[in-house]
Amino acid sequence: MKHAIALSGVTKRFGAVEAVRDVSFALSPGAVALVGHNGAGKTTMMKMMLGLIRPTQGTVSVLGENPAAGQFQARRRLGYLPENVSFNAALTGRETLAFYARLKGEPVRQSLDLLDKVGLGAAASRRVGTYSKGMRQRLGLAQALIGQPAVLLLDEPTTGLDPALRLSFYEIVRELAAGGATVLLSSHALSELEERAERVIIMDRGRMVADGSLDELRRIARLPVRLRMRTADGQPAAAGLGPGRPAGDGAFEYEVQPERKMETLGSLLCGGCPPADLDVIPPSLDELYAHFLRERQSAA
Ligand SMILES: Nc1ncnc2c1ncn2[C@@H]1O[C@H](COP(=O)(O)OP(=O)(O)OP(=O)(O)O)[C@@H](O)[C@H]1O
Repeated sequence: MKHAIALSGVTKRFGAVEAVRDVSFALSPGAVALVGHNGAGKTTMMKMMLGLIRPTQGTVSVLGENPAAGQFQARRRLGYLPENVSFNAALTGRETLAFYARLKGEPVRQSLDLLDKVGLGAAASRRVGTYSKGMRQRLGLAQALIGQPAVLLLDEPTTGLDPALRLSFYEIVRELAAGGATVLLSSHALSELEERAERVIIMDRGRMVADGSLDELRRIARLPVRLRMRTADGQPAAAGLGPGRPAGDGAFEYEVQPERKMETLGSLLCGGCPPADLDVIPPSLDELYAHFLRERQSAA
């Protein structure tokens, strides 16, 4: 199957700045997170996928076409939510969306349904100048969804959204990905991406330092698993687990190497004094991210 997006040996320089260095990956339908510090090259990669800028070296392909070529037909099947959305403050939400639908050559009436989808139905007749930041962000998302795009590029999409809106945003992403769209979302909000992105690409100063599902990244990183336990007598337990760290509420936390997890759990649960409560906490995306960045820095 042809990949929806493919980058091969892509480098992008702006004068002396190497914003992206020799990056290669291919994306199929599903939700993929692109994470990295400020200036890691995330927006630059999206702009190359959109054909707004050309790679200095390497090739970019989107829906089988070169976005930088003059005749980029796939453009119409692409949705983009830029990092900083800005709209004409004098237009209403409805007028704004109708404007973008016409630009894209899509039926206006169908596109207006998207205002309900992002929860802006009741505010459709209000001028965008009166919208809150979260409402403008949702209007941006509705704009990106016009024409049921096969590829969606969302740059920091949840900035400015409150927790409830973030949830509904990820629900929309899940639906789109399940419907066969390829959704690439860049974000700094690692904890909210956990279990939501099927794949994570970690960038550091223009280079790709990790690429895989959360489970794959955990396997590669081999970071310890945390066992948070409470014993019946409230004492730190379990011989062979080390001293443990108080974790609040009478619980203690122990770190265990992933390959020893099952054996340790077995002896804890089947031993003479099983814990009263036990949580197994795998390394978070935050921890994996810090690990891969550290590894790259020590290799540099
Ligand atoms: N048009 C440009 N001219 C010069 N340098 C640029 C240009 N666009 C981006 N850069 C530089 O390229 C690097 C990568 O920038 P980019 O915006 O892609 O990072 P990012 O990962 O999206 O960062 P953020 O999380 O802050 O949005 C930065 O050092 C940036 O200053």
